[in-house]
Amino acid sequence: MDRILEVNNLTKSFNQGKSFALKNLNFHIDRGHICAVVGESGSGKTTLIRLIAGLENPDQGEIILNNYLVSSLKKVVAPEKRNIGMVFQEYALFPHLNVMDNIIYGLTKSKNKKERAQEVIDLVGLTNFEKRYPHELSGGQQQRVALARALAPKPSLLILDEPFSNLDAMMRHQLRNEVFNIIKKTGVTAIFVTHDTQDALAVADEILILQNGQLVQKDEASKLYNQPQSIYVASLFGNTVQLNKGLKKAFRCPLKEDCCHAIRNENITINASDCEYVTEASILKRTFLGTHSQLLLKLENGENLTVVTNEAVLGDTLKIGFNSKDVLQFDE
Ligand SMILES: Nc1ncnc2c1ncn2[C@@H]1O[C@H](COP(=O)(O)OP(=O)(O)OP(=O)(O)O)[C@@H](O)[C@H]1O
Repeated sequence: MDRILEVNNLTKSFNQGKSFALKNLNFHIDRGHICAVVGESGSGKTTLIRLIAGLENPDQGEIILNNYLVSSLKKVVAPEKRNIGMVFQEYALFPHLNVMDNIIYGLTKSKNKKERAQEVIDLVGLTNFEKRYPHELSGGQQQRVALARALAPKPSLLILDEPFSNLDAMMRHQLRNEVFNIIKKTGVTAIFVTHDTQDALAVADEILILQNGQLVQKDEASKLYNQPQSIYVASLFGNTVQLNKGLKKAFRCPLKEDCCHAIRNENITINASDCEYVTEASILKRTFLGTHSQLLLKLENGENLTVVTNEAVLGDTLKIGFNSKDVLQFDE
């Protein structure tokens, strides 16, 4: 498959090399793929996309876009010459231009600007909104204009930086699905930064995980979720309990001491009787969370454990357990 983006040995530091934002990154994205970039705050997500966009220059390494070297120590192609479309969290529309003119503005080279602008307006479902100004649109509609503007010049790569974080939960999921359906329809290759790992699991062909400026795993969503390579990766995708010595003892599970083991909260069964590993627990505290409750438990051997459950829990004691097939194992 042909590669749209190739990143080799990419390194970036700030403060005269004192703090590393990215260390020796290597990865590629195939044509037509959607890649999500996920990682805790400060892991280097923004720095990575700023380097790809050409808004920062690397200390080391190279970026190849559509088989063309755009960034290295010797060569730097200006951001506007990289043929990249950008969609930001805060839409970045011109307030004094209507929808049509906001989109035409980005079409510097095109001959049939109006026709192309109309094409992308129709594509994002904003037909008849051409004459509206940004302040006359909802947040979701503004984000669709931003997407249309980014797609209009037919970019080689689309970068989306936290595109839905300004929207409320209901709107987010609806717009997320709409936006990524449009992206898939156009076949454009996309890389997007998100804090919401559900977004990444739902729409990305592959997910790239950053930790302290290093790439720690890049895989398709289901592999990443089912076979995380570290507790850090597992924890990004949901509540995960590390099975320390005390917990292993409480559940009487014969897991090797020299490996790190963990269990996802959703694989811990409340009121368990037929699990392989079971222990009695008393409830120290219940916190009501709407659809779920959080329980702080004291296990038989005195260990504390916090679990989240949507099951009705009656009484002050219960049996909890899990099965060996659900245990995650890491070498760290
Ligand atoms: N211009 C800068 N000057 C100095 N340090 C910077 C600069 N930009 C980023 N950094 C540092 O580089 C590291 C990576 O930052 P970056 O913004 O890329 O992380 P991030 O994963 O996008 O974080 P967040 O999710 O909070 O936006 C951080 O330690 C940050 O403090």
